[in-house]
Order: sequence, then structure tokens, then C-alpha cells
Amino acid sequence: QSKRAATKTKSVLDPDKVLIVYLSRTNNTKAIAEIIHENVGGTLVALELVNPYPGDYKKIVQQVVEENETGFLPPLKTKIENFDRYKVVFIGFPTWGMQLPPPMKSFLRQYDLGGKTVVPFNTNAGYGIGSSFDTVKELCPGSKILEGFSIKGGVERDGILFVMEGEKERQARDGVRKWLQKIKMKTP
Ligand SMILES: Cc1cc2nc3c(=O)[nH]c(=O)nc-3n(C[C@H](O)[C@H](O)[C@H](O)COP(=O)(O)O)c2cc1C
Repeated sequence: QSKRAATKTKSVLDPDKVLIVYLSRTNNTKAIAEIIHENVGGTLVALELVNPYPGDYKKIVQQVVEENETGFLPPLKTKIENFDRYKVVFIGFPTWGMQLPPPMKSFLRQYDLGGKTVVPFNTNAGYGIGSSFDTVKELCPGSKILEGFSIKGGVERDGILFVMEGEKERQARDGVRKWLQKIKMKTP
């Protein structure tokens, strides 16, 4: 009985080799990152910027449009120690302007993920992942990229910020668990 229970929650991964990096403004992607972390363990890291984005929604939307147009890569305050030791890197981000957010582009440009397994996950306002997962593939040519996970999060435009609580959180927990099993990052 106890052995079965132990197997049930067992990750197939060596937690020392797992990194979970995420970008999150209103904490929805952070909640998914934490659920992944509960399931597979590893090191959980939030991406922080040297120059944080404006709090005002219209201003950040405009800034991201400009950064996407110019290809600007915002410098990261976050530094990841011993990056070489990680074999599996989960990367989480919201959809911004139907694209991969510039800070995650910075991360993928700055760190060499060649030879590693990369696993994307995402929250969005209901319009989906846009081109974000494709951009991850482009920026990680030497990586093995597994099927990603995406779920509807907040709708900041309409004043809906954090939603990962109550029934929604249970749904997310269920969805993440099934996905991790499907991609064989967790035993059934
Ligand atoms: C600058 C900006 C741009 C966004 N663009 C989109 C978009 O193109 N499509 C979409 O579905 N949601 C978009 N959203 C909504 C977020 O993807 C959604 O609220 C997400 O759950 C936020 O994740 P977070 O709580 O981890 O920050 C945008 C939000 C921001 C702040």
C-alpha cells in the first residue's frame, strides 16, 4: 500500500537535474510553475528584469509591442548558478502580444540549452499560445523540445488578474499532472 502511494507521486526525473524557469506578472504562470515543481521537484526560478516593466497595463502592452518590433532583449537580473548541471529545463511564460515575451527570449539567448530537454508551459487570456512555442523551437535548435502545456489564465485587459485558485486551481493541477504523465516526466 505505502509502496504504491510512493510510486504514484514519484517523478521519473532526478530533481538535481531539473530547472523550472518562469516569467509571471500576475502570478498565473507562477502557479503553474509551482504545480510542476510539486510534481517533479528541482530548482524553481522566477525571471526578473534589471528594469521592471511598468505596472500600467496599456504601458506594458505598448512597450512589448516596441520590443517585439525592434527585437530588443531586456537584460535579466536573474542569474542561474551552475546552469550546466540541469538536463531538463521547464520554461514558463504568459502569451504577450501573441508571442513569446521578450524576457524569455533574453533567457533563451543568454543560456545555452543545447543538449538539454526543454519543456514549455504557458498561460494566456484565452487567445492561446500564438507563436510562442514555435519561437522556443527556433531559439533552442540543439535541444529536445517536448510537448508543451497551456491553460487559460488571467485577462488583465478586463481587470482579471490572478485566477489559479479554487476550482480553477484544481483543474490546473489535474491538467498538469496528466500532461506530465503523457510526456513521461512523471509515472502514472
Ligand atoms: C503585455 C501583455 C500582453 C498580453 N498579450 C496577450 C495575448 O496576446 N494573448 C492572450 O491570450 N493573452 C495576453 N495577455 C494576457 C496574459 O497572457 C494572461 O493574463 C496570463 O495568464 C498572464 O500570466 P501571468 O499571471 O503569469 O503574468 C497579455 C498580457 C500582458 C501583460
